[in-house]
Amino acid sequence: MSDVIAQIRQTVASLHGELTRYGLVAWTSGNVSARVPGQPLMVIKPSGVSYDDLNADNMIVCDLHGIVVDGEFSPSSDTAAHAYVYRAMPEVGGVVHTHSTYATAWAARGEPIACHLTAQADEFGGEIPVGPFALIGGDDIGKGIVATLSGHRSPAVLMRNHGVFTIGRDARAAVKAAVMCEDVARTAHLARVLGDPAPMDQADIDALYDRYQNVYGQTPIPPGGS
Ligand SMILES: O=C(CO)[C@@H](O)[C@H](O)COP(=O)(O)O
Repeated sequence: MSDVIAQIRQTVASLHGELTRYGLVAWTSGNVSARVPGQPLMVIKPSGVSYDDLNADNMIVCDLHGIVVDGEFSPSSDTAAHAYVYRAMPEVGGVVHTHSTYATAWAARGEPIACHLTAQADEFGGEIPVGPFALIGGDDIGKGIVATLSGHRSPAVLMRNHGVFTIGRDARAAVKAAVMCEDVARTAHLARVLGDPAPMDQADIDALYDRYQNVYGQTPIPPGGS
């Protein structure tokens, strides 16, 4: 088990580099976590530590109530939110939080991002919803994420007056959703500035979502076959 946790520590630390690479965070305000498969544990970054200084050794292992079980630093301020999601949504293996600029502007307005783009249909299967305002630190953010995303296609929620939380089958998928959420939010904003975005048929959104989720990309070729 210690080898598994060591690998997850490395993965979570390095995925924070994607948040900076895609310009989704300012200073230290965003975090990535991953569930430890088969264990009531998660790995998350320490609070308020520069992204440049994050590494496998300073990641924090917590239980699914946010209690530190291994680590020398205080865990992220959003640990309770991540832990609540893992407790409530067993299919989720990764959680990400950012204040990425365009998506957070929609969160500040409390306006869901309606689906007017193929890229949004692909990743989100429709609108990106808004969740309730909640103070940082307790279970309320987690409750809002779970209430909004349960039964919803979108892996991203715009938490009102706060920012973006994304979920995924693993931490990399949650990071990808955060990248795509900001890309869609930026284009949706520009479209709104230019005029009224053109509507899309729900059947087209459904077809795009199905193709991207089930067909897009590479299918492993079985050994000896094509
Ligand atoms: O949204 C906020 C503050 O507004 C928090 O998400 C913090 O920005 C997270 O920072 P860490 O505690 O993870 O460093």
